[in-house]
Amino acid sequence: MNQPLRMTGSATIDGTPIFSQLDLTLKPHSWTCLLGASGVGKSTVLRLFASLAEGVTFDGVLSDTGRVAMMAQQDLLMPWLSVLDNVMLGARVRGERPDKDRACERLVQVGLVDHADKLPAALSGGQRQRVALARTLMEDRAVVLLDEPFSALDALTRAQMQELTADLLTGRTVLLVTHDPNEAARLGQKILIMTPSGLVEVAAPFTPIPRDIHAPDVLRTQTDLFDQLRRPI
Ligand SMILES: Nc1ncnc2c1ncn2[C@@H]1O[C@H](COP(=O)(O)OP(=O)(O)OP(=O)(O)O)[C@@H](O)[C@H]1O
Repeated sequence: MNQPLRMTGSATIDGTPIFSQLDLTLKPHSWTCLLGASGVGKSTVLRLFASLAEGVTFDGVLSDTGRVAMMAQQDLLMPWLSVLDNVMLGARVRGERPDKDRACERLVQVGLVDHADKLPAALSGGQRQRVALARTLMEDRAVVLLDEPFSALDALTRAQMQELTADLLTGRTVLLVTHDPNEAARLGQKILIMTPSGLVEVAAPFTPIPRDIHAPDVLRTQTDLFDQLRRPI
């Protein structure tokens, strides 16, 4: 996937406008962060890219992303399946033979291979999100869509997950929806705020990701984002 992914157009649900005249381009092999007020349509954008926007009518041009990997705020683990079986869930759902060795490699990457046989209920919230990340990596897709994946985590675990995810998704085209200006400043190579009248770009630092939480360029971008988000629409 070396072409930029583009979404230009308008979306409605049951005739109600969700967004109009949106023009969004995702640079390949790069992280785009999308922020904006609750209800402005960020998750709808993600779902449209994932072809999972049932009930949404889209009028415009939308790049074909192929099959994408997606990770959400809730870990969406199946409580009756072991950690390992959860990582292999995608293959099972598609009726393919799961690759156990590769699933174990993914669990090694997220530091959970010793927990492979446990049920999700026996893990902490941060560990469950790491299983969700292993499942996302198992899909091995060029395009990865992340919908507030770390928002339920404590600050320290969130920072660790940001670093691990940036590391493990190097080279992918990533769209991250987040409400956290610091997260966007640490991870964004392009940072956009979605408003009812379109997208506003906020300059992202040029340094490689994941950036240090306290780096001056991160703190500057975080402040810019706060100011922009607080500006009346
Ligand atoms: N199934 C649905 N039926 C009707 N309206 C919906 C449906 N799903 C979403 N909406 C509406 O679409 C709008 C955009 O929702 P979306 O979840 O994309 O917003 P968001 O920016 O991701 O919000 P948040 O930051 O709170 O997650 C909201 O006004 C929401 O109420």
